[in-house]
Amino acid sequence: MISLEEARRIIAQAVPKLGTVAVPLAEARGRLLAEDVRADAWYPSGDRATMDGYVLRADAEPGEFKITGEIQAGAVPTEDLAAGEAMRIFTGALVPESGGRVVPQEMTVRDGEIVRIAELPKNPFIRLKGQEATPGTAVVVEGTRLGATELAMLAQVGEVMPMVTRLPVIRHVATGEELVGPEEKPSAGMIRDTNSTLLAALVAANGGASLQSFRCGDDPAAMATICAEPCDLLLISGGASVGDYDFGARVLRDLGFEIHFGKVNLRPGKPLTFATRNGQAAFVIPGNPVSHFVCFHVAIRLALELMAGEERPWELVDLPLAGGEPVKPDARETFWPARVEMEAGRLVVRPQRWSTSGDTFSLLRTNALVLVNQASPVEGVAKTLLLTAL
Ligand SMILES: Nc1nc2c(c(=O)[nH]1)N[C@H]1C(S)=C(S)[C@@H](COP(=O)(O)OP(=O)(O)OC[C@H]3O[C@@H](n4cnc5c(N)ncnc54)[C@H](O)[C@@H]3O)O[C@H]1N2
Ligand code: MOO
Repeated sequence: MISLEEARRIIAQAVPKLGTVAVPLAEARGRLLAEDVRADAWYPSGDRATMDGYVLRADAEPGEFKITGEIQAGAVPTEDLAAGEAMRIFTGALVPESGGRVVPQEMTVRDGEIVRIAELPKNPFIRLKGQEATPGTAVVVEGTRLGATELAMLAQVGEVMPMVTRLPVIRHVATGEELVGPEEKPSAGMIRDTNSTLLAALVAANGGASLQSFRCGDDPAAMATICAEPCDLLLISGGASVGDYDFGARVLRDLGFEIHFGKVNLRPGKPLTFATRNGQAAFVIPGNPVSHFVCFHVAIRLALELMAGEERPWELVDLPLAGGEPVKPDARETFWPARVEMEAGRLVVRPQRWSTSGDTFSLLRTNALVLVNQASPVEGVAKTLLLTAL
């Protein structure tokens, strides 16, 4: 049995990298940028007013000014300002070369073609040419996950087909004679397949890939047929343990996969198995849904991130424990379902009621996992893995 740390190290070394592809901006959300995107121009492209008001020369003193024109956003000023002159200007409009400050209209009194300004504000109310970026500046760098703000920046610099990491092709097979579809009524001894829905949602929320889902009984031949098809990541649910019908690792080995580990000092999720074969990665995930949830967040998510070229820190933060259910340490390193919430202006964590790794009910409202190990009992403060996307 290896430690989770060792398991993560092995995954990091063995996981294959995905290639890249150019996609329209509308399809790029949640993907990893595969190149530096650079400013195509000066931002702003010229000195621009940040207020509606009047533009004056930089050396203007308070007094009366003759209004000689108007500059609307989008227009290019052609006239210069002489001493004692002002132009009406609007937010976002280019300031004429001879203009040095904008006075917001609330600080002025207009009288026909004259504007009176009793006091000049300290702030010149101008965004200077290039103050945000100059041509060639890398504005979004390779490896950034594209959220709303990054996509807006790509739009601003005109990058409408960014190079991003290709989405992985993921095949998932839920195994077990006891499984029926969620739409079916299970007869005695049978249960509904919850893992397929759980995994599909976790994968979609962590990088945007979708699963090709399959289900089969405890039948190695049927399993092998599903697993033999090409994909980047193969996920097998159930059949990870030592029972007579646990065929996951055997099927992978027969298909030519190299098994890197099959037992991790982890609760829940001990029989988690990881294997690779020519640019493909595979996990056999212990069948219980809580094991699935934990294995996804501590191991499979890492593989997805690294396949896409992302190196996220392993984010365990110390959070104050605010009651919640008692946590029970175990010989295995345990990740206990928990909920992080705001309380009196600070983040606190509460372990959830959790009985067994089949207890899917403990996962409701879970947005964090608390690390419980025998070496350092959880008292006052809990080492917490924040689950950013659910
Ligand atoms: N003798 C031993 N028995 C077990 C050990 C062990 O070390 N020695 N380990 C236990 C641990 S820990 C786990 S975790 C499980 C893992 O079992 P498998 O991966 O072989 O999974 P199954 O036996 O197929 O299923 C376990 C459990 O989960 C339910 N299940 C399976 N698939 C689904 C699904 N798609 N949706 C919902 N629930 C599912 C299944 O019915 C079982 O109840 O092994 C222990 N045994
Ligand atoms: O490792 Mo198992 O997931 O504890 O029940």
